[in-house]
Amino acid sequence: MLNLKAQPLTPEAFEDFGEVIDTRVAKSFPINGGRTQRFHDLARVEALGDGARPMISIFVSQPVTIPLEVEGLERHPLGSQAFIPMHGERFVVVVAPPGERIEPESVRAFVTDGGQGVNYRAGTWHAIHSVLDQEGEFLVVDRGGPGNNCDEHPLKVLVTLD
Ligand SMILES: NC(=O)N[C@@H](O)C(=O)O
Ligand code: NI
Repeated sequence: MLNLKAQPLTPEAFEDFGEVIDTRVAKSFPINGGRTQRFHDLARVEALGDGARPMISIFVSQPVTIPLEVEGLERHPLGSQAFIPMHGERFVVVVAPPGERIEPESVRAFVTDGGQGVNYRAGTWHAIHSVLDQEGEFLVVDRGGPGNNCDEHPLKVLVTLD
């Protein structure tokens, strides 16, 4: 069993796994005559393989308890997957770099601050969506289309918070 204390999520710490989606640290420019600020191109949506397309879903998730017992990680080899909180919800992120095997020393745990979303790069191993505190509603952008897009890898991780 891996024991990990979740670290605060930062773009730098997450760069091997994908992007952090956060208007507070993103470049932006005015559009619509100045009525709108566009935070542009915050993450790359990947939808790979014949017949693939990006799709938008909404996840309403019940909160997890801490310490969080993770039984395994999963990956989506054919596409990215983004989770964006719709009401400032915090969530736990457990990730490992893409690859056929998961090296235990490469596994990382993060906790978001409510103002952050994540986009997992295609193939990034991750724990399933784990919202904290209360029921959460998340905008999810990932890949639709034929073929298997979810591989699972058993891995026991116990995640604590500060
Ligand atoms: N299965 C599903 O759509 N969600 C998972 O991929 C997840 O990362 O929560
Ligand atoms: Ni997933």
